[in-house]
Amino acid sequence: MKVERLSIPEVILVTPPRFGDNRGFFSETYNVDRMNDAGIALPFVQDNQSLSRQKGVVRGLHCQLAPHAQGKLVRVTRGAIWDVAVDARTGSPTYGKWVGAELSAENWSQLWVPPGFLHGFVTLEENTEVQYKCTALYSKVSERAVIWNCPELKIDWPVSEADAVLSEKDLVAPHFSESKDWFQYEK
Ligand SMILES: Cc1cn([C@H]2C[C@H](O)[C@@H](COP(=O)(O)OP(=O)(O)O[C@H]3O[C@H](C)C(=O)[C@H](O)[C@H]3O)O2)c(=O)[nH]c1=O
Repeated sequence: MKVERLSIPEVILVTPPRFGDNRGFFSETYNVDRMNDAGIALPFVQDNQSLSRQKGVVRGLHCQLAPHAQGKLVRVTRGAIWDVAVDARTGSPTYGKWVGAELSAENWSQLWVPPGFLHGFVTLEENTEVQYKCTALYSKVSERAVIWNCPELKIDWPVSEADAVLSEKDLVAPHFSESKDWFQYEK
């Protein structure tokens, strides 16, 4: 399995092997030993799947506060997204920094977004299906959001504000500075 630590080293891009033949392909999309070896070692307790029918759908930037903070292992089984992780851990050397990666059914890559990070994506194709494993169960009361195009983060989204499709909730999310005490960095 290909493993790449991004410019924020806790965020890891992995690409499991895909074995093709005349019928199609087979892939072990999750293997606990391979993921542990890659540094993705927290246990997963919930699988999520979302379908976004349009190109330009932005979901995020979201997280859950402790003790329900979620690590997420994100992959795309149809279409493509540009996936973003933002370091929200106060005291982190990369606090307020973001990394992005294209995940698609084509490239078969998965992004590990650790607890303490905000997560969001924009779809690059219509009818994009995203599946992701979470290390903590959904806790609505613990959910927090930051506005996707926050001027404090300057995320280089590949979609214009005019073309972005968001939920009502995401349209009114606060700026990143609101997240100051949400997470603490632990060396
Ligand atoms: C996240 C979640 C949502 N829901 C229900 C709550 C709503 O009735 C409905 C849609 O939820 P929401 O609009 O928050 O879905 P997204 O905008 O895709 O949220 C996700 O977007 C970004 C990319 C994330 O990383 C998070 O996993 C998550 O916040 O599903 C559940 O029942 N369980 C869940 O775990």
